[in-house]
Amino acid sequence: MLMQTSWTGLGTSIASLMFLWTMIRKYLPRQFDLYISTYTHKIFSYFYPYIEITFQEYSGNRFSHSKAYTTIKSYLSAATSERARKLKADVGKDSSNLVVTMDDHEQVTEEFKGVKLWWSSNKKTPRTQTISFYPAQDEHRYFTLTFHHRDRRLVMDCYLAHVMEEGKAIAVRNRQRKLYTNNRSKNWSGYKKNEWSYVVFEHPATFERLAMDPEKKEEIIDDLEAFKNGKDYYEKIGKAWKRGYLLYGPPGTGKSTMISAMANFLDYDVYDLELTAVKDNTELKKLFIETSNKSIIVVEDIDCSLDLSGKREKEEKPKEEEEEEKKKHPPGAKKEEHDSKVTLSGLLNFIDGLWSACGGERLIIFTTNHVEKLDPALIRRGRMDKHIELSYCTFEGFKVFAKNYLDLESHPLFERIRLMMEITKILPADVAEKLMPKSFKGKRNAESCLEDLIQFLQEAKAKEEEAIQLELKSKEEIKSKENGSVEITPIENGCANREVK
Ligand SMILES: Nc1ncnc2c1ncn2[C@@H]1O[C@H](COP(=O)(O)OP(=O)(O)OP(=O)(O)O)[C@@H](O)[C@H]1O
Repeated sequence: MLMQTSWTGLGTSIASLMFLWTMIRKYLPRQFDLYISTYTHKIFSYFYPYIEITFQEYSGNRFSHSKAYTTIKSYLSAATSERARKLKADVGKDSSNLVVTMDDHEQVTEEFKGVKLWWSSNKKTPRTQTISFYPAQDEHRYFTLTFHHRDRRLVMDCYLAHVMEEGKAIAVRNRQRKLYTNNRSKNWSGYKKNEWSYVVFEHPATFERLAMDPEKKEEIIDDLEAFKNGKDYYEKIGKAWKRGYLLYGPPGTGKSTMISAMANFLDYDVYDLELTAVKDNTELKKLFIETSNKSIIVVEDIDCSLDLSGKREKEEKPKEEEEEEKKKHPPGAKKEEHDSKVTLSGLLNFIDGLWSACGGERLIIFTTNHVEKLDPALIRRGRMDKHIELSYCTFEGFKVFAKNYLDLESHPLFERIRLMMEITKILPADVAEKLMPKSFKGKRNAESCLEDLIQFLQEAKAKEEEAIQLELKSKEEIKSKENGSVEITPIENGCANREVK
C-alpha cells in the first residue's frame, strides 16, 4: 500500500515537473530557450556523441526518387563493390567487373581525411494500413550516415559534397546508354502516335579503332572534348549548347561507325531519327523536345530521307519529274499514310530554331553519301558546324585495321600494300572484310588475310583501268559523232577509198 502511494507520488511529481518545464520553455524569451536546448543536447551528446543523418528513398511523394538517395546509392555500391573486389582478389579470382549493392541493414565503414564514418542501409515497413487509390508502398528505404559529433564540420563542409560528386560520376560511368528510334504506334483509341522506343546501346566502336587520318581524328576528338566541357563557354557567348556535324562520303567509309565512336567517347545516348516516319513539322518538334540532354540525334542518309530541296529547287524541277509525281499522287487521291510532310524549314527549325534551345548538350549529326544533293541552307556553317569527309582507305587507315583485326604492327607485305593503296581506291569496309581472319589460328592466318587484300587491290586496280579505258572510248565516240565523221573499220576504209577513186 505504502509502496503504491510512493510510486503514484513519484509519477505525479515527474508529470508536474515536466509540465513546469514546458511552461517555463514556452514563456521564456527565445534566446534562453535556445541556450537550454543547446545544453540539453550537450548533456545528451555526452552520453551518445554521434550524429545520424538519414537520406530517404522518396522525396515528397512516393513516385519521385530522391536525387540524394540515388547518388549515395551509386557511391555506396562502388564502395561495396571495391570491398568485394579486394576480398575476391585475395582469394585469387577474376573480379574486374564486379558490381555489388549494399544489402538491407548492411554497414559500410569509411575513412575520410582520417575520420571514421559509418553508412548503413535500412528499410522500414509501415505498420499502419491505409486505403489508397495507388498501389501500396510496401517498403521505405533509407541510408543513415553516422559520425562523431566532433567531426560534424568536416562532414557537412567536405565529406557530403565529396560523396555527391563521386556518386554522380559513378552513376554516369555505370549508366547503360540507349539507342532510341522513333516509330508510329496506335494507342487504345486508334490514334497514331510517334514515339521513341529504345534498346541498350552496346557498340564497341572507339576512335582508337577507327581507320582514318590520325590528324583528322585528333581534330575531331579535340572538338568533341571542347563541346563536352563547353557549358560555361556556350553560356558566355549566349548560344544553345549544341553542335551540328555533317558526315559525308561514299558508302562503307565508316560514317555509322564514327557516330558510335562519338557516342562512346562522349557517353551520350543516341537518337536515330527516322524522318520518313515523321508526319509533319509539329511531330518533329515534339520528338525533339522528348530527347534527353547528353544525346546525339542522328539523321542518316539525309538526302534520301525526304525531299529537302526547298522551294527554290522545287520551282526548277524538270517537267518529266513533275508528271511522274502527279502520276504517283493524283490530285484527288489520298496520300499514303506514311508520307511525311516535314519541310526544309521545319528541319531548319529543328536544328536551330527557338525550340532547339530547350535542354542542352546535344549533337545533331546528318550523314549523306551525296553531299552535293543537299540544300546549302541545311548544311551551312552555324547549322552544321563541322563537315567531316570520310573517304577511301589510306595506308594509315590500313595500319589501324591491321593492328585491330590481326594484331600486326608491321609485316614484310605492308610495303607492297602501301604502294598499291597509293594508286588504287579501296573502301575501309572492304579492307575490314578482307582482314577479318577466316579462323583464329595465329600468324599464318594473318598473312593469308594480307594476301587476300593484295589480290583484292590488284583486281580493283584492273577494274579501275578497265573503267578508264571504257570512259575514254565512249568519250572518243561522242567526240567523233560531234565532228560528223563515221568510225571507219579497215574494210569500210577500203570501200571508201575505192569510191573516192
Ligand atoms: N573508317 C573505318 N574504321 C573502322 N571500320 C570501318 C571504317 N569504315 C568502315 N568500317 C567497317 O565497315 C563497316 C561498314 O561501315 P559503316 O556502316 O560505318 O559505313 P557507312 O559509311 O556508314 O556506310 P553507309 O553509308 O552505307 O551507311 C563497319 O562495320 C566497319 O566495320
